[in-house]
Amino acid sequence: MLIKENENLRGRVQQLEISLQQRAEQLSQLESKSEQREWRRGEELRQREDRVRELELELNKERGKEPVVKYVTQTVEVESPATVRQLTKARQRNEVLSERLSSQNERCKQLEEQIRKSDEYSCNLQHKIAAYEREIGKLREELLKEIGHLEERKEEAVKAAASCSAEHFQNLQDQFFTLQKRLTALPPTLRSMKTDYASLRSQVRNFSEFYGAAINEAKKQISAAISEMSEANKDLLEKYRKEVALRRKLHEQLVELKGNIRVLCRVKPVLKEDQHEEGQSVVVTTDPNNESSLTVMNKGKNRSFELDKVFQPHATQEEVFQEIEPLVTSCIDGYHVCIFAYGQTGSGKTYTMEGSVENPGINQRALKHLFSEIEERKDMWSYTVTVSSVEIYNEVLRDLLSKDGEKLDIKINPDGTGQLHVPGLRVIEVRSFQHIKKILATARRNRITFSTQMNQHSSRSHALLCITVQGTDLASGSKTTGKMNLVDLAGSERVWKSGAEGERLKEAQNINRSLLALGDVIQALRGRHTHIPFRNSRLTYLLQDSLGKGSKTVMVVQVSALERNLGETLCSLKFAQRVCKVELGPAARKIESGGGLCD
Ligand SMILES: Nc1ncnc2c1ncn2[C@@H]1O[C@H](COP(=O)(O)OP(=O)(O)OP(=O)(O)O)[C@@H](O)[C@H]1O
Repeated sequence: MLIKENENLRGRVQQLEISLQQRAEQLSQLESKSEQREWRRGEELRQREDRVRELELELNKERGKEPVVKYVTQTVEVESPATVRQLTKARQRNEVLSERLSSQNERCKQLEEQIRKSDEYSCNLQHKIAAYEREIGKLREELLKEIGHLEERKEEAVKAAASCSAEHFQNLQDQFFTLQKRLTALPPTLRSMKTDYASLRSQVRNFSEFYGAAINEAKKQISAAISEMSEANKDLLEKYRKEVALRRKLHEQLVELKGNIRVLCRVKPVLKEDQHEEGQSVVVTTDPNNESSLTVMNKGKNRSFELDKVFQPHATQEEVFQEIEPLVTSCIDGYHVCIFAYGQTGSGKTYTMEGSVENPGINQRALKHLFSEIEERKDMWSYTVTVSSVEIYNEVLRDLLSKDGEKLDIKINPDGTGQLHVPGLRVIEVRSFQHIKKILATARRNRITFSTQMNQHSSRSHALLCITVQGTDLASGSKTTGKMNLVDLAGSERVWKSGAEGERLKEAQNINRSLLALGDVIQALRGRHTHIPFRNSRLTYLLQDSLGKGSKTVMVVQVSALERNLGETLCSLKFAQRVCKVELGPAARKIESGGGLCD
């Protein structure tokens, strides 16, 4: 710090010296200027004095010219006018000269005044120079004092630094000595550590030599045991899978024999848009090794549901259709078939039945399969396929293949067959799969149009696609009539949950009336009642010949895996389990062999 201060002071002294030098230079410049001025003034004064002298001389000369004029004057007075004129001229000239003399005198006075002023000015300058010199002298003294002062402080600082560094040096020396002492003590410890390390290393080497072989042997044994175990596991898993498949097949046969309604369950995958709301934890789990069960976690307890088939959330549209395909074939063979999707709003019913343009659902895949089967059988059978499509909303039936959306009614066919028919319903004969694609698109479009006209009701209406396949055996002439109802039901929410009032309540009650009626029909079928209440709703009435005795029915129950839908999921699964138990009796083929209809 002292050194720094010293440096600062030195800097200041240097600055002062520089400013002193500058001042001295300024002073010398001033001095030389004033000398020049003085010299110029002396010069001017000299010139003027010379001029004054010249003028005085001239004046004296003029004065010295003389009596001739006087004489001439007298002569002129006496003798001639020419002389008088000359005299007047001389007088005039005399006056001019006297004027010039007085002006020269005036000029002389002025010059004398100027000389006096310049003397004063130079005197002032000399005073100023003296004052500057005094100031410089003072500054010089101050500077010398400051320098002396600084020198003193510098010496003091140097002394202090020297004493301090001596102390520091002493400390360092002490530390050095102690370190030296400790260093001399270190080698023995290091030596002992080295010996310890060497002995440990040799122990480790011996250890791996001694026990390496044993460890290798143990490893081999363990890996052999593991591979044996995994082989055994694989065997067991394979056996288990076979067992499950066999059990399923037997179950299916039993279902076929009893005519049970098959219940499939599809768990909707958790989509990105579902993740923004609350209650997004997953409460439904499926078992990849057991395709007929799923577990629901409710209030910390797991509840299992046994169904005919459970699809994993990632199951594809094709995988779902694979389960339905045999029913489509049955329809061509002359059976009455019904496939319906059940579940709460947004659980994926429309996705499963209709699908999207790029990834179609059961409806389109079923019709594609139907036409490819018909193509394969064309040498032995000829078929006529007709379709109709209706929507039931608020217990009102509308034709989805007709633009005007006229209300329709269900009646008993007056032909005496006891069959139902809907007067005014558009029934289209389909010639190819491409044709049916257009028809499906029309139905979808009309459903959207009706929905927009009537307050977005599509998720609160039931949509039915009815396909009739009439076949004629080219050899025997016998005829079959198969029917297939593909139903996308309205959302199965409970009325109280929807919080509906007025029109909405009526609507919700009507949806529920249809679904309740469906439940009652199922209950009655399950209990083998003699009276099945098909007529309690438009839906059950229409499905009468596909849900009744001897029909093949599949229900796809759609569930959401999310916690917020737990209540609805449990309700749907309970309903599905009840449906599982319904026995429609062995399926019956509707075939007409010349004489009449036989089952
Ligand atoms: N398995 C699935 N994979 C991918 N997306 C699905 C799946 N199931 C449903 N979705 C999507 O979830 C949304 C709701 O499905 P969908 O409209 O089929 O439900 P819904 O049960 O018919 O509803 P609503 O009763 O209101 O008609 C749709 O965007 C649909 O594409």
